[in-house]
Amino acid sequence: MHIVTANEMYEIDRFAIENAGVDGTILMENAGRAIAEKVVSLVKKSEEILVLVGSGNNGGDGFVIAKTLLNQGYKPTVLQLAANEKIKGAALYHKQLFINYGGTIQQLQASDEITVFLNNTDVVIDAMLGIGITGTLRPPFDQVIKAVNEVDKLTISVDIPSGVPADEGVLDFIGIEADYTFVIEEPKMSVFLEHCTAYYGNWSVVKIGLPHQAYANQIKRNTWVEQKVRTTLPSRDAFSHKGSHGRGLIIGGSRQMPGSVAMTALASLRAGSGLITIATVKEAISSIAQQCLEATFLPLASQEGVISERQQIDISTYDAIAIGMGMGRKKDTGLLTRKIVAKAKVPVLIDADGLYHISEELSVITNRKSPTILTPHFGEMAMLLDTTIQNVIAHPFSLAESFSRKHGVYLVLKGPNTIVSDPEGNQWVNTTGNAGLAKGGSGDVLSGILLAMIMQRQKMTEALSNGCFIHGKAADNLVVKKHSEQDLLATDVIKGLASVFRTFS
Ligand SMILES: NC(=O)C1=CN([C@@H]2O[C@H](COP(=O)(O)OP(=O)(O)OC[C@H]3O[C@@H](n4cnc5c(N)ncnc54)[C@H](OP(=O)(O)O)[C@@H]3O)[C@@H](O)[C@H]2O)[C@@H](O)CC1
Ligand SMILES: Nc1ncnc2c1ncn2[C@@H]1O[C@H](COP(=O)(O)OP(=O)(O)O)[C@@H](O)[C@H]1O
Ligand SMILES: [K+]
Repeated sequence: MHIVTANEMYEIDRFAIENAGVDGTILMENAGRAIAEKVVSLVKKSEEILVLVGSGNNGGDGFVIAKTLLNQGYKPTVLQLAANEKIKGAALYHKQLFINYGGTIQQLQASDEITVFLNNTDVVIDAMLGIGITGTLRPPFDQVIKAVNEVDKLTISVDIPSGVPADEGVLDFIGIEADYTFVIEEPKMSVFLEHCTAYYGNWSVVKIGLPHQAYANQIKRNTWVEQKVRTTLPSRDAFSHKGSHGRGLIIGGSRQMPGSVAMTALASLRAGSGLITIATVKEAISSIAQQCLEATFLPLASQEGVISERQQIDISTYDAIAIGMGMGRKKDTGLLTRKIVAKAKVPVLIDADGLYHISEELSVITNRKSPTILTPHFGEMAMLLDTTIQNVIAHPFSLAESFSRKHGVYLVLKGPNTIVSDPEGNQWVNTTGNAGLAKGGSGDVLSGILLAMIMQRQKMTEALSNGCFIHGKAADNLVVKKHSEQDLLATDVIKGLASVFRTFS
């Protein structure tokens, strides 16, 4: 699936109508019918349905839904929230059809009347506002949306929960808290914005027959779904040896934080790495070795329990490096980190404290010739950009895209909807994972999986997207069967990788 902004959606629509000759009223018919079919699967004929329609094409979809339901023996009440003269074009055409089919339309005279309508219904179909919303909500939409949210009725939104912006950048809004949203043609950006996702409830896409050529190559944002993993994840060659699957080096850990590199190493081995070496402070090795028998070690000199600057590390024999987890933020460790990142001629993944050290001198990554992968969560992204977390929450797509382009790096912006960006500005949003991953160590496990993926035969962007998918899928499988979102630990996710890889082999 592509992920679109409102403008991109309008552009696709324009192409369909002007270049492909599709009639706008047909697109509206297709949208309304497809959503009506979904409504039929959720609502019984005996239930009262209230269709709230606005003045634009979202309202037009509402008239088609009402007409289709009426035709199938439902008795929808249509409540128009705008003046008659506001309804034009395709929406007016479908309003008239609904009337011709025997439907009646009521008009909201005063905002507080909405409570009476809501009290008399079981289901609300929200066709008030779609991607055409601009500025703050005007009456009566503000009061109506609040009233709908206050009552406990099954609420089904058309395209977007009314009031929720389609795009990035708006943090403050009043929006319908939908139970279901049927998104027309392609998910809008806000489906994946963490301050908007919850408003959508259970969302899915309905196709309305727009010509694929209108946008196949133009939209640079996509979702990463199971089908993509199936077609891109390399299988293990029967004649391979450990060297074929990559020698990975993990640099990090400290006396206080030995667990992180252990988890990264274990996850990387479970995700298919051929050989893993952990470079960490001497004093942490014995505890890590007990947890990770398959790894080898490169003991590093330490100072006050953290990796010190004064040492040479031979990084020449590895296929990829992951650096940063559990290494702490001491200045000396930072100096060494930047030296290694600058020197390495293989892909380098930088995570956690490594991101802090890199943020002190971003030219180190910009100047690299081999691929660089950064895996910040939103707080670390704000640090890299020297901005606020609120700003990252408001603009994750555009900030990630411009950072990747500017520094020529691959970026894995971690969160409930992790975004992978490449240096050309292409983006993929992961579709797996749950709140059980919101726990210390989850990021270390992801880094290990990504390190393994980078060393297998796949494109870098596919390696990263597959890694994020597999990490989230392991957590999803675990909360269905063995665990809950509360008790899930990062180490459980490492063990859970088996269930995911088995389904893809
Ligand atoms: N994608 C596709 O191909 C297809 C898309 N389709 C559908 O079209 C939808 C987009 O339709 P759209 O462009 O008419 O905009 P829409 O969301 O109905 O809102 C516009 C109205 O809202 C009003 N309004 C605006 N801001 C407001 C505010 N703050 N507070 C209050 N009111 C506000 C504004 O009123 P005005 O400013 O004129 O007073 C205007 O009349 C899309 O989401 C999908 O459902 C399908 O029909 C089939 C094909
Ligand atoms: N609510 C959530 N839903 C889905 N995935 C999540 C959620 N919270 C965190 N994650 C995932 O868990 C990982 C957390 O990484 P990070 O914040 O670096 O953790 P840590 O530093 O504690 O290891 C990321 O892959 C992120 O995408
Ligand atoms: K809507």
